[in-house]
Amino acid sequence: MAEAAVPSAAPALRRELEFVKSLLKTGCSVDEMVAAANAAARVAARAAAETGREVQKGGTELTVRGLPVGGDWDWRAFKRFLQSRGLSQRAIKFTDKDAELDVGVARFATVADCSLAADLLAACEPPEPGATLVIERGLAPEYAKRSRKRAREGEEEPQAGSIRGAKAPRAPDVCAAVCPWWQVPYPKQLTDKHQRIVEALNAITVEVDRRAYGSSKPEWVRAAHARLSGAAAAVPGSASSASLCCPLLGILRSPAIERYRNKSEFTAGLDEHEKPLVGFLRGSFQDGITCVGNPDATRHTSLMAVKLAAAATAYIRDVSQFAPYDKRNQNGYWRLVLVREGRRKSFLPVPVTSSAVKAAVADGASPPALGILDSPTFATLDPLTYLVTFGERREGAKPVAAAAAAAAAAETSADMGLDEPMVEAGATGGEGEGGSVSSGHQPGMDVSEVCEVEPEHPLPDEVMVMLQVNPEYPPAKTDPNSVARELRAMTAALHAAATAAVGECLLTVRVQLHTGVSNAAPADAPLLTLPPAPDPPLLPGDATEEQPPEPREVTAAVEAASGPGYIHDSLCELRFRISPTAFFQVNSPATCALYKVVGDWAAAGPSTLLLDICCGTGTIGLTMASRVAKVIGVDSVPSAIEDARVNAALNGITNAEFVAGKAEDALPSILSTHAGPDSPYGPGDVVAVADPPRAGLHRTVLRALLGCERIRRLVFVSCNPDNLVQNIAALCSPPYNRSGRDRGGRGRHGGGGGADMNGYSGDYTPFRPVTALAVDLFPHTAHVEAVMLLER
Ligand SMILES: C[S@@+](CC[C@H](N)C(=O)[O-])C[C@H]1O[C@@H](n2cnc3c(N)ncnc32)[C@H](O)[C@@H]1O
Repeated sequence: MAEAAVPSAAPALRRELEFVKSLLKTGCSVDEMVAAANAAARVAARAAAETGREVQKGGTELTVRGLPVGGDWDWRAFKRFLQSRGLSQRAIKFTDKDAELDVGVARFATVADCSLAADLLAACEPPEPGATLVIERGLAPEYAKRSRKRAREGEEEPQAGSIRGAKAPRAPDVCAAVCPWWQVPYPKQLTDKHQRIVEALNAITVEVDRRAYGSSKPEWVRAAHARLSGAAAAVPGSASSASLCCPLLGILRSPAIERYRNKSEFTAGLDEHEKPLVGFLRGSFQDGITCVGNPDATRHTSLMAVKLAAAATAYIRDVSQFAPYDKRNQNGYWRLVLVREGRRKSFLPVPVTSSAVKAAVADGASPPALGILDSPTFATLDPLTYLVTFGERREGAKPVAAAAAAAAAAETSADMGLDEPMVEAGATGGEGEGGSVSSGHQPGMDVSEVCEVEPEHPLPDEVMVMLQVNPEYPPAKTDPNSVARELRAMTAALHAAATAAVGECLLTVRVQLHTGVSNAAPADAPLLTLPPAPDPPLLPGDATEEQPPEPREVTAAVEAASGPGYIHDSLCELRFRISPTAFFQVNSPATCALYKVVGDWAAAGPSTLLLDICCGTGTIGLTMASRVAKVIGVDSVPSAIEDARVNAALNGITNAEFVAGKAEDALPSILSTHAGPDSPYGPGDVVAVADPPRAGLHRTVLRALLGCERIRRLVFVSCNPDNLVQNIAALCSPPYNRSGRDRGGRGRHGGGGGADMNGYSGDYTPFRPVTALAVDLFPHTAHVEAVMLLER
C-alpha cells in the first residue's frame, strides 16, 4: 500500500514505515496502521525533497544579488565590500563579479565562514542605497560555467594509490572519507543526529514489545502504543516520535566544531601521485583504496596535528631512507603517526546564537564577543547551555498528551536536580510527545538559532606522538643502526614542528611495533622508547658521507622527546594521565558537558557505590568521586586501568578502585563482593554507569546488572545507536517466564519459543527507560552519542 509511495531517498523514514508495519502485528487496528503508514509516506516525501535542498545549501559558495553595476565594481570591489562587513582575508577564498552584472559570487574557506557571510550580509546595509541584497547559497548560473570548467579540469587527476592490477577505483576526497558531513550546515547535522536517536528510541519500544508477552508487557510499551494510535489518527507524520520509549530532551551541540579533536590517527602511505604522505586514508582497503589524503582541510583535525603530519610527510619524502608502508605489497616501514594533545587548563566555548550575530550586525556592531570559559567550574556547569531543541518541527502538531508531557518534564527535571523543567518545549516524544507545553523559559536553544561561529581554541601544552612502524621491513630488520637513525631524525623533525607551533611544548614520542596488514594493532603490541643514537664512528675520519655522526640538534630533540610516554589533559576540573593506547574521549569540551549530564542523572549521594563500567582512564567515575561513598571502575585495557589508578592519586581521590579485565569476567564477582546481600550498600545505593565500546555490553554484563537488585538506577552512554537498542531492550524486557506463554495462540515468536527473546530467566525487575539525550561528540561525521537514564 503506502510502501510504493516512499521515495528511495528516505531510508530513515522507510525504517519508520517498517516500524509501523511491525505494529500491525500488535493489536492496533489495521485502519490506524494504514493511516500511520500513509502519514509516514508523506513525511518521507517531504524529507527527501528537503534533503535535496539542504545538500545544495551546504557548500562554501555564496551568490549575492543587488550589487552596484558599472565603474570599478568588479571582483576586487566585491571582495573589499565583503571585508568591510567583517569577513577576514583568510575566510574569503575567491570572488568573481563582472562590473556590468549586479551579481557576484564568493567562495569561502569553510562552510562555517560561508554561513557567517550569509548571516552578516543578510543583516547589513547594501553598498548602494535603496538596493536590496539577495543572498543565495551556491554559485549563480552566470558564473557556474566557469566553476564547472575548473571542476572538469580537476577530475582529470590521475587516481593512483589503488590496488595494482585492478581497475583503479576513484578514491573519495579526504574530507568525504573522514568528515563526510563537513559541508552540511551544523544545524542540519544536529537535526539528523537527533532523528537518528528518535529512531533508536522508537526501535527500543518495538524490540521490548517483541520480547514481552501480553500480560508482562511493560506499562510504558502499552502507553507508547496508545500514543501511537492517537497520534496517527490526529497528526499525520507524528508517528515518528509518538512511540519513543521515553522523552528525548534534544541534542547537546558540541561546544567546539572546528578542529576539535585532541587525537588524530594518521596513516603514513602514498598519495594519488604515489608520493609519501602522512594523512588520512581516502577510503577503505576493502574497496581497493590505499591512497592517503592531506589532512589540512579536514574540519575536525587540530592545527597541531596538521603541522605534525606535515613535518612527518616532509621527513619521509625528503630525508628518510625508509619507505612508508604499502598495504598492497605489505612492505615499507612507516605505518601510523598517532598524535594526542593535552592542555593544562580545560576550555569551553560558549555558543552565540544566530539572532545575536544578526542583531549585532544590524546595529552596526561587530559580531558579539565569542565567549570561552577558561578552566570552567564543573559543579556549576550548565549542560543546558549546549542543549538544542526542535520546537519548530512540531508546528501545527496538536498536543497529544500535554498534561503527561508536563508531568514527565517535572519528573525528569527533578531527577536531574534541575530547577527548570527540562522537557518544557523542546523534548520530543515519549510521555510528552506532541505537547507544545511552552510557557516562559525554554531551556537550550532552538535548532534555528544554532550558529557555527566560535572562538579560537587554546593551543595544547603537551603532545604525544606514537610512531607505528613495521619491524619486518627488510632494511630495518638487517640494520638496527639505520632504525635508530631514522626514528631519532623523525623525532627531531616532529619536535621542531611542535616547538615552532606552540613555543614551549612538551612532546613525548613512543614507537609501536606492528606487523599485521591493517594498522589496527592489538593492545599489547610492543611499545618502545626511542632507541639510543648509533655508536659514533671510532675516529673522526671514519664518518662517511652515508653515516655522518648524529647532528647535535637531533640528540637534543630526542632527549627532550624521550619524556614520560604519556600526556596529561584537563577535564571537568581534574587532571588525567593518558597513555598512548588508553581510551580518552576525543572532544574534550563536549565530553565535559556529557559527563555533567551523566553525573546529574546518576543522582548519586554520599551513600552511593558507583560502578563505572568500561571506565577507560577512570574519567566518569573520578568526576563523580567527591559525591559518592566509593567508585569501582572496570576496563579491559590494562594501560587504561594503570592510568585510572594514577589519575585517582593525581587528583587526591582515595575512594576509587579500578579493576583491569573484561567487564563480562569481572563484573559478576565485583557485584557479589560489593553489592550482595551482606554489602553495606542498601537497595538503590548502587548506581551503575556503562559507557561501552561500539559493540555494546556483553550479555553476561547485562545479566549481572539485571540480577543485582541493589542497582535501581543505570546511566547508559552509547556511541552506537544500533547496539543501544539491543542493550536497552535487554535491560528493559521482562524475564522469561514459562507460565507467561499466554499468547492466545498467536505464536509470533516462532512456535512457542515465546517470551524468552531476552534470553534471561530468573526473577528480576526490568529497568524502565526514563529519559534520553543525544550528544554530538563528533561534528562533521555521522556518529552520535546517546545518554539514557534507566530506573526500576
Ligand atoms: C567508549 S570507551 C569509554 C571509556 C570511558 N568511559 C570514557 O568516557 O573515557 C569504551 C571503553 O570500553 C573499554 N572496553 C572495551 N571492551 C571492554 C570489555 N569487554 N570490558 C570492559 N571494558 C571494555 C575500552 O577499553 C574503552 O576504554
